[in-house]
Amino acid sequence: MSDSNDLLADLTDDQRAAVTHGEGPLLILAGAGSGKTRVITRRVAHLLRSGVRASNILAITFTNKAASEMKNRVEKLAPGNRVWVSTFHSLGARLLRQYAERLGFDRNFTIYDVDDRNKLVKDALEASGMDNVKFSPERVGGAISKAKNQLLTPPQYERTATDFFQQVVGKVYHGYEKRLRKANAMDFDDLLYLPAMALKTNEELRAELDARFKYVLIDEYQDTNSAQYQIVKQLSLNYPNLCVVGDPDQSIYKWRGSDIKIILDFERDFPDSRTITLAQNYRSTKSIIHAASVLIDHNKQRKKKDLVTDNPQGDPVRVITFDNGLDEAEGVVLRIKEAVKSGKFKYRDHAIFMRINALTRSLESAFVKHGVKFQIVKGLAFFERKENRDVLAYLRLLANPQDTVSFLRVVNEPGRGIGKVSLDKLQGFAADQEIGLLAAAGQVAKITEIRGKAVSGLRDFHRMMSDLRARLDLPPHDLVRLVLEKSGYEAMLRDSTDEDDAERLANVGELVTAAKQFWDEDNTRTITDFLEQITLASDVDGWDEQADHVSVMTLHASKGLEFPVVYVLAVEEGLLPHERSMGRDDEIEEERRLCFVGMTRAMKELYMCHARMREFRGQLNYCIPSGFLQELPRGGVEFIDPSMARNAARTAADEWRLKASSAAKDWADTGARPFIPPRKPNPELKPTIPDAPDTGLAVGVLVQHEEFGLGNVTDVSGYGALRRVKIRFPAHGEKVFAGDKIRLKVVGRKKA
Ligand SMILES: Nc1ncnc2c1ncn2[C@@H]1O[C@H](COP(=O)(O)OP(=O)(O)OP(=O)(O)O)[C@@H](O)[C@H]1O
Ligand SMILES: [Mg+2]
Repeated sequence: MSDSNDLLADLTDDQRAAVTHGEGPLLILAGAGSGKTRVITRRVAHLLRSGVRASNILAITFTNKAASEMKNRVEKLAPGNRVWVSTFHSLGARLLRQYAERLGFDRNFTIYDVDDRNKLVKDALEASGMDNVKFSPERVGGAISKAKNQLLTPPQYERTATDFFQQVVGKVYHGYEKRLRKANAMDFDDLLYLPAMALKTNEELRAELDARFKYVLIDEYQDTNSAQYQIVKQLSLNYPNLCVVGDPDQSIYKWRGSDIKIILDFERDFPDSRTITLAQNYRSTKSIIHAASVLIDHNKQRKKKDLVTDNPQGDPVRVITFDNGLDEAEGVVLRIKEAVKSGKFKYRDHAIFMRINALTRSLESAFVKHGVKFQIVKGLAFFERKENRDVLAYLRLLANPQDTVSFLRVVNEPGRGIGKVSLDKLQGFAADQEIGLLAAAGQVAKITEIRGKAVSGLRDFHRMMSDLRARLDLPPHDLVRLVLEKSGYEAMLRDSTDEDDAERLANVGELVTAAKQFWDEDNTRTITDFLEQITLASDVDGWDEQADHVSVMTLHASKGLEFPVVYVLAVEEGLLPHERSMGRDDEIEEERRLCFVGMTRAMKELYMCHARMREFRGQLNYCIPSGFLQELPRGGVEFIDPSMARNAARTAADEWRLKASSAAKDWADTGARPFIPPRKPNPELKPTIPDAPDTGLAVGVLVQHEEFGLGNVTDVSGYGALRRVKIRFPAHGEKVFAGDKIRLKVVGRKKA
């Protein structure tokens, strides 16, 4: 291949400057679709072609899927090089295994997911005598996770604890860590926390890894958390050839500890750094870029940055109003079907995004009804099924006999006559002897308090696991098959008369297939690799973009992707922005960024949908269009209301619209800018509807409160002075009112 022409020819000057930048820190601060990911990929290839050894390069992406894509691209541009491309978590796991001995860990550690974590936290909570009803394991586990992300050790955390909850967390954190280490397990946060700590305290290792990874490149840097930042920093002291790319407007993972300040402080952190900005968007039409730019400009805590494109103007962005959630699902699916029928697009050109996964149900029915192929991109639900988790627990226990959580999960599954009392005794014995539960099972004869069937049960379980452990070097799928057979799990399902068990049997069979595929891709990989891939998979990793399906995913999962046609559903107050963010400016700004991320995925057509009513959590509620819709520019955005066009008989929603219309000017009727209730109550916009008689308040009724604005009645109970009315306000959450004192106006009612 001559020169670097194929690498650089189709880049802009700025992109080329970034790709060919020599040594020293480089920050690429650029808007959506401006070629950031492309630049990182090309830069890796360029480094390789300039003679940098593959082993000296480390590239970090946000998902495993993005990592494997980048690997493939690099392989095409600079064949024969095995560059480390991975997520931060996979990097952490790999480092911990590779340097396990030096760090004092056993390399066969199990990675615990949030479920496993909560089990151990619960155990630690109970052992510390803390009330585990008041402080749920989830909440305490979440606090521990946050502490680890901030690199706080248990003693440090305890020292800084200011309230009772934090004091409890501090105590439990100690016990939890002890249990984790005893089980030879790492939780997700450990995969960042432990390498970050090791790099901070072990200078020899730090210098070695710094020299090993002379060039570090990071995509989506705006969503880095402090533990990740520490890792990056420590790897870039002697060889500060660090290249990070990101867009502060796309920082959407604050809830997982990401800190937007890290990218904003880059220039201060690395004083000799060079900054390159890319302003040209190559992905979307002018209409889409304009709409998204105007929206994000409403964020106050933001460095202003312009995004331009030479792409055509394109269709206007369309805001579609549906009567209810079912209409929305139906309407979107039919539009997609039509677009495919007309030959304009393929199914796979379409993506549907939503704020939360729970909204996919009505879509699924619409897809099935109209025979449209679709793919819901969400966690690897398959591996979450009980039967698969059971089989995986056997495998985890085989790979790591110390694994307490897995032992307890499978020791009596299928039943081996081992009850809770026997297990308590076993745990006591294991603690006294300072050995793992599986090892303790092997010495059951010594535990005199365990009697009867449990003795042989534990002994046989231990023997079976020992036999299986001798076969650990089998290819993963053969091992899964053997586990199914020897454990009796397969026989249990096969012999069952329960119809569900037939499906479970098929599922564990699929697990064998999954392991086989995994091994076929790369036959040097072991069962530990297989387990790790499953545990570290993110939503989008299971997504098959080759298939001709409509892709359905959350806005969070859509990050970094692009599609010719994008539908964003349920752009409504309470959903986008999400109700949890209401009333807090920085949270609303994060929701706006999330909306911005969704919009900027679209290449040619963008539809923002909302419904007047939506069934959610089993209740039909009136929905308020998102304030974000109001923030879209007037020009280049088209408002569509199919039900108006149909001029159908008045539905309950129309009735509501009419009633509220003196204040809420109907947008479709007047063709004017839509009325969207302001987030802060505006006295001028109060509906002029007579005071509601007490009896008017029923579940589902839409009301206007003087202070809290529009809300839905969610519960009514009692009479007279005892009357209580519960109302959910998008901006203020759920509130309870004493019946005779409510200053409310009924503005709409659910159809009887
Ligand atoms: N110089 C260029 N000429 C033509 N197409 C380009 C150029 N640079 C990038 N593209 C294309 O523009 C699209 C967006 O690029 P890319 O995904 O790298 O952007 P990004 O900045 O990483 O976006 P995001 O912020 O969404 O992550 C891709 O389809 C890419 O192939
Ligand atoms: Mg990108």
